[in-house]
Amino acid sequence: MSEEHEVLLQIKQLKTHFHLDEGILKAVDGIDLTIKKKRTLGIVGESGCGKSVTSQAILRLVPEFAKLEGELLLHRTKGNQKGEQVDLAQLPLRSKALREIRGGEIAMIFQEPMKAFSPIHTIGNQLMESILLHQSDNRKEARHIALGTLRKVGMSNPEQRLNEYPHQLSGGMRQRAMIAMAVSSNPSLLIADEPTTALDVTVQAQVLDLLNELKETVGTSIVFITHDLGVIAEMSDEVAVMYLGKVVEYTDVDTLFHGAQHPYTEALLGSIPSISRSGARLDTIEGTVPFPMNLPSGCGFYSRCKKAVDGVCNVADIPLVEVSEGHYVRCLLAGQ
Ligand SMILES: Nc1ncnc2c1ncn2[C@@H]1O[C@H](COP(=O)(O)OP(=O)(O)OP(=O)(O)O)[C@@H](O)[C@H]1O
Repeated sequence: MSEEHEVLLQIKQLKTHFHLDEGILKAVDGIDLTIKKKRTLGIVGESGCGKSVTSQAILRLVPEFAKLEGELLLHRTKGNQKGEQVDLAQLPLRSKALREIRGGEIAMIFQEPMKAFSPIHTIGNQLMESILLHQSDNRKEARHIALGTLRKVGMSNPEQRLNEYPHQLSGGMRQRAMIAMAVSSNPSLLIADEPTTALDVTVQAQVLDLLNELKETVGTSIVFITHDLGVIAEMSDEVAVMYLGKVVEYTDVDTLFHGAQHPYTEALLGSIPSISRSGARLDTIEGTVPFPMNLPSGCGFYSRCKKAVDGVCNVADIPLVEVSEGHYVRCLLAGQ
């Protein structure tokens, strides 16, 4: 395996179940994913399928009442622990190791940048605080790194931005400031959860370009979470399609767009507007994702699947099967 395709994070049988009064809500229900160095893994699926809980589970940010199981094997790339492997799922929640990894080796950006900032401190102070925590103990050097990072993310007037408060920035600039904060520690993994959904199309394209550029120049791996297959096409090397807390199809981006085999993926692809098909009918997926609690046995997509066969698909849980090298599908009718 070449260095750039080495494994950075191996997710094995990850589960996150919320034990509620009404029953067990299986938000993430046994997923296996491999995040490779300098690659982008896209995670796609409709609202409620478990994308965000997956990303929160990686950083152990799910509420304490949630039951987390499985392995999150991180190959450490920094500091004294470089080269070692740690299971994030086993780290105590308040451990120093977990604190170092969060925001240091693994950083996160999300849809609403205001959540990442305190409204009462300047962008510069917040950026420097993060740099002082993870990278340097010299304030002058931290300021220098902060400025360099703002330049790297394409922030206009970076000197001036250091002294501004989050509410003084436009949506796009705030998103850049959050990315600057996330990448200021040179993380080996950046988790981006719908980071461009709230932005207008032009700014969205700029932010996506920026993330792709950071992947190339800094060598960061990215987990990109979105419900938008157009964004997946632009960003991903590998793609996992999630449905009801499970991965239903997992493959490289070309195979996903040209050789998808799961009826759910096919339905998602059928719902993308395309210029070449303009005028053609856009298929939407009928029905909604069932609530992930007290589900019947069998395929989770059964109730909405056009190909479903009674007595076949609704009998037992369906395994994820490798249908060709590196292409995994959770459907008994795959390929038919
Ligand atoms: N703190 C929580 N307590 C109870 N249930 C939760 C909690 N967080 C998420 N869930 C449930 O877990 C399931 C998966 O949610 P998740 O946010 O991961 O979906 P998603 O695919 O990211 O959707 P969206 O695109 O809308 O963010 C949903 O049914 C959601 O209601």
